[in-house]
Amino acid sequence: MTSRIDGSKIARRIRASVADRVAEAARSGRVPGLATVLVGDDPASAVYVAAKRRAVREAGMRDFHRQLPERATQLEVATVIDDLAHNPDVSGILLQLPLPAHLTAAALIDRIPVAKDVDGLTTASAGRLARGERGLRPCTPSGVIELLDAEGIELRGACVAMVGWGELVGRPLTQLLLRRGATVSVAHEFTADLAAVTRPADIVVVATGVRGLVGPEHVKPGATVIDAGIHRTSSGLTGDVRAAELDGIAGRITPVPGGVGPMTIAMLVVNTLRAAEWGAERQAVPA
Ligand SMILES: Nc1nc(=O)c2c([nH]1)NC[C@@H]1CN(c3ccc(C(=O)N[C@@H](CCC(=O)O)C(=O)O)cc3)C=[N+]21
Repeated sequence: MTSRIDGSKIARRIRASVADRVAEAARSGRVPGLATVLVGDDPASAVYVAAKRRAVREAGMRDFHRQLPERATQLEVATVIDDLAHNPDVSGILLQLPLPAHLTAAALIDRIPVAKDVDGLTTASAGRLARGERGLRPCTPSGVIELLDAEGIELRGACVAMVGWGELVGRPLTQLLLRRGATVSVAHEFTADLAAVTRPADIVVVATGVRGLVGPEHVKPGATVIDAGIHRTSSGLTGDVRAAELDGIAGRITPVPGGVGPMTIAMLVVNTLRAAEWGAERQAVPA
C-alpha cells in the first residue's frame, strides 16, 4: 500500500498555528507584513503570488504588493525593493521568480535585507545556511523537512537521494538534510545511472524541473518519495515523478498538487512571522 502524504492538511495546520501567534503579536501592536514583488504578467507567477497573498491575509498579516510592468528596468525594480527594505511595516520581501530575461535576478535579490529575506535566497542567507548560522531558510526545502517531520520519518541516519541541485530546492535542502543527520547523495537529470543512486535510498526527493523523470525503476519498495516538481499540462498539474506508476511500490508519496506546493506557501507564512519577530529588534538576524 502506498499512502499519499497530505501536504495541504499539514500546511493548513501550520498556517493556523501561525495565525494564532500573529493574533497574539497584534495585541501588542505588531502586525507582520509581507511584500510580494511581481514583474510582468506570467500567468503561473500571477497564480502563485495570489496564493501567497491570500495565505498571508488569512494568517492575519498585512499584504503589501508591488506590480511592475514586464518592461521595468533593473533600477526601477531595485528602487521598489529599497523602498520596501526601509518600510518598517514590511517584515518580509519576496521577489517572485522568474524575472523577465533583461533583468539580473541575483543582484535584485541581494538588495533584500537578510532580516527580511523570507525566501531565503539572498547570498547572505545562503551563506548563513552553508555555515549553519541562524537565518531564514528557503521555503520549499523547509517545507519538505516539515512534511517529513509531520510524517514521523526519522532523518538521522536515513539514506536520502536528492535528485536536483537547484538553488531554490536541491542545494539548500541537501544542507538541511545533512544537518539533520541524513546521509545525502546528490544526483540530477544528467546522472548516468540515476537508479544506482536512488534505489538504495529510504527517501527520494525530486526537484529537477524534468517532468516524469523518476519512476518505479528508481525507487526501493517502501521508500518515501517527495516530488517538488510542478508542471502545468493540458491534463492538469503533474510533477517530476510518475506517481501513478509508483503505486504499490513507494511506501509514501507526495501528490502533485496537494503535496510540496502548499507547504512552500505555509513556510513563507512561517518565515514572515519569524522575520517580524526578529525585525522588532532591527538589524537582528532571524533564527
Ligand atoms: N521568489 C520565489 N519564491 C518561490 O517560492 C517561488 C518562486 N519565486 N517562483 C515559482 C516557484 C513555484 N512556487 C510554488 C508555490 C506554491 C505552489 C502550490 O501551492 N501548488 C499547489 C497547486 C497550485 C496551482 O498551481 O494550482 C499544489 O501543489 O498543490 C506551487 C509552486 C513557489 N515558487
